[in-house]
Amino acid sequence: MATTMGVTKYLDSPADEDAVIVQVLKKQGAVPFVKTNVPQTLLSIGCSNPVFGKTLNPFDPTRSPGGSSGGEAALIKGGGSVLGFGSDVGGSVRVPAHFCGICGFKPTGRRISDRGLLKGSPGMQGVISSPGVMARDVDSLALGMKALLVPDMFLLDPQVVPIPFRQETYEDKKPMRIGYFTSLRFCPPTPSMGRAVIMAKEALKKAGHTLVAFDPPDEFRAFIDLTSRLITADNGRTVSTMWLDDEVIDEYLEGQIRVWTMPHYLRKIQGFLLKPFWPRVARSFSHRLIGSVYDLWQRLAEREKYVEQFLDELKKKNLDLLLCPAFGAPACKPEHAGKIMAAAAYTSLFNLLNFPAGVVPVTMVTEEDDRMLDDWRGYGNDAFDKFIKETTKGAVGLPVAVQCVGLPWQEERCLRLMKEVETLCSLG
Ligand SMILES: CCCCCC/C=C\CCCCCCCC(=O)NCCO
Repeated sequence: MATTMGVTKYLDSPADEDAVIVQVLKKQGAVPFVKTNVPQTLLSIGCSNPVFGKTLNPFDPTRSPGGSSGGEAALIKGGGSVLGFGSDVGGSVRVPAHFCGICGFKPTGRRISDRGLLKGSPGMQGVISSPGVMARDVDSLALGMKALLVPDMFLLDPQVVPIPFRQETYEDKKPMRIGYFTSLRFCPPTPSMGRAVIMAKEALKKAGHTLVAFDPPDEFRAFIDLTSRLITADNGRTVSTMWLDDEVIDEYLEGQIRVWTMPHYLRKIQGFLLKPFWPRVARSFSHRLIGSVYDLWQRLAEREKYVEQFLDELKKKNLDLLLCPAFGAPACKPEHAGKIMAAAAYTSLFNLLNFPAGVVPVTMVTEEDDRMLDDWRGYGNDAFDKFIKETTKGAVGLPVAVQCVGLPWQEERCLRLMKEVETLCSLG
């Protein structure tokens, strides 16, 4: 069956052979039986395209299942599949898992093979994509990882780091030292999202773990100067030529593509006009585009420094695990997916850093969360905040996850924290 990414030009071109992860799983008896829906190009947190249409959230059909792997998350939540796979370069496994109330995990890039998988932005540097796993519980995620981390995969794709699954680390019972934050200044989360972290933090503390407040360094540098610039370094040319050339663009993707492909001078004008009223939005739009190879190398070098700075901050506090919000809000309406991208700062941060990260559902949006939203101003009640507020109003009953994060190559330790959170706070 062809992988289309929701564009017609790939409808009749199935791959000649299975991707490495599919080959490895089939050899162990797995039966891949369905491909699920994604947004056109994959570079979205929504899930609709003009070929297969729009996937709906299993909790509320007026809302999105998230994206890009939204079809998979909705299917798993509905009991239609036990294990699913997606790729994640900004949250595509974790965001839909959070929106649909299941578990999702993105390993360090190159722990799992991506050979044979189609990528939304092939060649993109600095914000690291990785295939990830989705399931209804953490043990199933661990089982999926264990099934992949075998000699077969290391042989089929010698580019992955050949570390088998370390079961003893996953099952370790020693108390953990865990850093936590409830909010990013760049995009403060809606009330339920911060409350979920406090809930998980208190439960972990009660269970004997040590919780330490942690402040991610230099957020604006991470999200605007690095993530945003690196993701749009080609000024949207890959998506517009490789995917959207001669295609009907999905109605929910149009606005996002317009911003990604906007010429630099228009961005500057927009930024100048918006600055007095909405400085964050202005800065997000008007950042300088990457204009040369020299410029790209400078940004990549700056990213390396940022990773080192982040690691140093963790080291100062003797931390190798983090607990934080899964996203800036619960499941959004499909029409808001391209407008609340700032809320993906919580997930994209760990693609920039290339740390393993996963989400676990711990609570649901309450009437009280919904009332508190009335006074919520986010960063400063700017356009991003208004869309987040509008889309979150009335979200009572929707699932809310927290995110657990580990150091590079420490997938098993990260999964262990996820398992502990699931055991202590599970929604059942
Ligand atoms: C508006 C400024 C926001 C800056 C902060 C967040 C920056 C970028 C987030 C980008 C998220 C893009 C969606 C990626 C979805 C994904 O992971 N796709 C997988 C492709 O393989």
